Amino acid sequence: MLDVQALESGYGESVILRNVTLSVRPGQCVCLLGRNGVGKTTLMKSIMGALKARRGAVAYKGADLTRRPPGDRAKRGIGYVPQGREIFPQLTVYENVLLGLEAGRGKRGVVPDAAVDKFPVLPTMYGRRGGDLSGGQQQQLAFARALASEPDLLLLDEPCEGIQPSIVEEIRDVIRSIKAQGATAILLAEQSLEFVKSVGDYFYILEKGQVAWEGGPEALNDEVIRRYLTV
Ligand SMILES: Nc1ncnc2c1ncn2[C@@H]1O[C@H](COP(=O)(O)OP(=O)(O)OP(=O)(O)O)[C@@H](O)[C@H]1O
Repeated sequence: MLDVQALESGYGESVILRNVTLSVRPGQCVCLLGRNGVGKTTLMKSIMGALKARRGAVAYKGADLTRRPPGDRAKRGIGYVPQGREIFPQLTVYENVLLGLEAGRGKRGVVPDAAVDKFPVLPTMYGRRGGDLSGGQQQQLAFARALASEPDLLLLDEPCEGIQPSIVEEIRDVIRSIKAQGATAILLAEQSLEFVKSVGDYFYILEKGQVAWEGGPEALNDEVIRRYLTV
C-alpha cells in the first residue's frame, strides 16, 4: 500500500530525514518510534506531501506520489490525523467532519457511519464549535474527520498525546477494528510503548532522521527499547 524509498526531507537548509525506507501493507498497523525530535512528524508530513521530498520516493498503491500535492494524496485515499489535531476552532464539529469528507473520496455531504460510529459523543456535539471541545474530544473529532475521507492509508501522529485514558481506549478500539477489516493500512507514530505494543504489527525506530532499527513485536525487546527509546 505505502512504500517509502530512500526518502530525504527537511526544512529550509536543514536535512532532517535521511535515506528512510519503509512500507505498510493493508490490514497492518506499522508503528514509528523514536525519541523526541528524531523526525517522526517530518516523515508523516512528507508522506502526506506537506513537505517536499528532496530525494527518494513515496509510492502508494503502486503510483509514484513523490511530486503530487497533499490534496491529491488525500483524494487518492490517504487520511491524516496530525499531531496537535489541527481542528478548525471556529467551525462546528459537523463542519470539521465535512472538511474530511471534502478532502477525501467520500460521497459529497454524507458523513459515513463508520467515521462517527466509534465516537458516539461526536454527533451529540455537531453544533458546537471545534474550539470549545476538550483535547480528548478534539482528538476524536480529528479521527472522525480523517475516517470521513474513507482512507485506505491512515497516518496517525501521536493520537494518544495528552489524552485521557478512556479516549485512549476508544482510539485503541478504533485501530483494532480497522485492522480487523483488513483493507486499510495504518502508520502510527506514538510515544506510548504500551499502546504501540498493543496494536503494532511491525516497528521502525528512527534515530537522527534515519531508520536505526526495524522488526516485529517479538524482536522489540527490553534491550532495543533501552538502546533507542529510553530517555
Ligand atoms: N517547521 C520546522 N522548521 C524547522 N525545523 C523543524 C520544523 N519542525 C520540526 N523541525 C525540526 O525537525 C526535527 C524533527 O522534528 P519532528 O517534529 O519531525 O520530530 P518528532 O520525532 O516528531 O518529535 P516529537 O516526538 O517531539 O513530536 C527536530 O530537530 C525539529 O526541531
